[in-house]
Amino acid sequence: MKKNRKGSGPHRGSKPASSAALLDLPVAKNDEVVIDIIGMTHDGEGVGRAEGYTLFVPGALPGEKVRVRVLKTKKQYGYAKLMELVQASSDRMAAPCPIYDQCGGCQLQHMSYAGQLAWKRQLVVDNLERIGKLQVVREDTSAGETCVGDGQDAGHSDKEGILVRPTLGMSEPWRYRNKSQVPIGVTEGGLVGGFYARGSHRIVDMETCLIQHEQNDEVVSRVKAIGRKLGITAYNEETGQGLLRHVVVKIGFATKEMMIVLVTNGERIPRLNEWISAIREELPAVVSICQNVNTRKTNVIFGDVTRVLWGREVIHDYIGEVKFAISARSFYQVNPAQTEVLYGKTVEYAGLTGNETVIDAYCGIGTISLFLAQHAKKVYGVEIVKEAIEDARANAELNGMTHVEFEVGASEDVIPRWKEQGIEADVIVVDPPRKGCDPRLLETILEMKPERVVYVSCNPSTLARDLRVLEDGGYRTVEVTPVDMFPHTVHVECCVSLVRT
Ligand SMILES: C[S@@+](CC[C@H](N)C(=O)[O-])C[C@H]1O[C@@H](n2cnc3c(N)ncnc32)[C@H](O)[C@@H]1O
Repeated sequence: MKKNRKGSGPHRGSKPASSAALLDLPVAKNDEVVIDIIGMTHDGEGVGRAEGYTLFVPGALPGEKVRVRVLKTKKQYGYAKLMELVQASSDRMAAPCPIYDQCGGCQLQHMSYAGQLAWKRQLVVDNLERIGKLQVVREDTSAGETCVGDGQDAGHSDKEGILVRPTLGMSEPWRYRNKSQVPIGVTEGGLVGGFYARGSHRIVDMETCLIQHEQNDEVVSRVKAIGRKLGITAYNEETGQGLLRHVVVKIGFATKEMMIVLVTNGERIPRLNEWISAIREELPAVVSICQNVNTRKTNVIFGDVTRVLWGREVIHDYIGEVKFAISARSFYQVNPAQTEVLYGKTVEYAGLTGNETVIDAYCGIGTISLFLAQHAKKVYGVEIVKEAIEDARANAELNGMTHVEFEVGASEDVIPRWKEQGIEADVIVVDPPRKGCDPRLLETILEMKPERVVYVSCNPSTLARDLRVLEDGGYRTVEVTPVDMFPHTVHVECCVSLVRT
């Protein structure tokens, strides 16, 4: 390690000793050192060591040798800025997005896609081992089966332990999002809309986002232009004045139907008919124009009142064969292509033959429930948000599925009640929020003893914690498949198969 520290030892001249010196750390603020990057945090920051002292280095990749400047030191670790790539990783690439450094929406564009997929798999393995104290099958014992191009260990093994599959990625990992939510602001040039500059609430104008569907970009751009022409004011967070807060655009990938939601700080939209005529004339794919009123001083995008200004109340989309109605406020997965991959895995792990009763806990608008219902005798879904259950019921009807029942409530309250009513499940699927499953739900699963549990997770650390509980209660984690729902970001989704032992 090369250092160019000024001064040494805890006391430097007559100046008061720095906190680093007092703590006897090997580096101090503004020191420049050359370090090896040995890992990456779940936030995508490189991790290196200076004489055993951990430094987090945003932008640095595992395997790289970098010169960094120390920005901040704490007792156990510090933060440093990447100054120079002494030796770059073979996974390093130039981020394709011109605003990547300013935006913060993506964190991994400087890493090859194959590298991202391999890192996401390793992140899952690390969590299973460290937090879940679970044994992961390490070596490939099959006859040379590998996942072409991504360097991930893909093989089968007869050994005891969990098989963690290679991350299922996209063949074209760009332009995958079906929903764009753009904050609107104002500069000297007029109305702008794009993203909040990293670490601030300053809105920077943006013409294109490489992970958005191209038509979403075009619609946002035209709506901003129409707004400028009509003299629409932009909302100002500090003063609470101005009308337009956000433009939200949704597209059904399968149907190409589009919806625009204008989120406004007040009911009245001046020159409304001109707005609608201009949108209809310039953007024929738009079948629904809605207004959502949000007059609160908050970061939350939507307010309580939504109304249709023109056209339909919903757009439609398909995931596989299942049709969904999407309203201005309804939650819908943002990457429909990978959603189909994730749900396909869920159905595979559920091992359905058509005779099973399935419970789908944390069911949202019933997307997984309806997917499973194509292969099951009966599906029960439970979700805490009332509006989501209304959507779920409407979607079941839309698809003519009469063997699916939904209930509003907390999974940890409703499922024990179902158990007392005599409902038995062959398979229980859980897809909880980031904090994982409620302990009472895990307890109920252990009491209900379904043959199989499928755990869909957006957070590998709470997943590992919950798998430990299920393992201790008589289940065996057989296989984990990470699915890349959000390429170029640090998020990783997993589908996990468990069987009763
Ligand atoms: C990760 S989402 C899964 C949604 C759905 N399965 C899907 O694929 O679209 C988690 C869902 O759990 C719901 N939720 C949060 N806490 C809950 C609880 N205690 N009981 C039931 N649902 C809950 C949230 O409202 C959210 O819809």
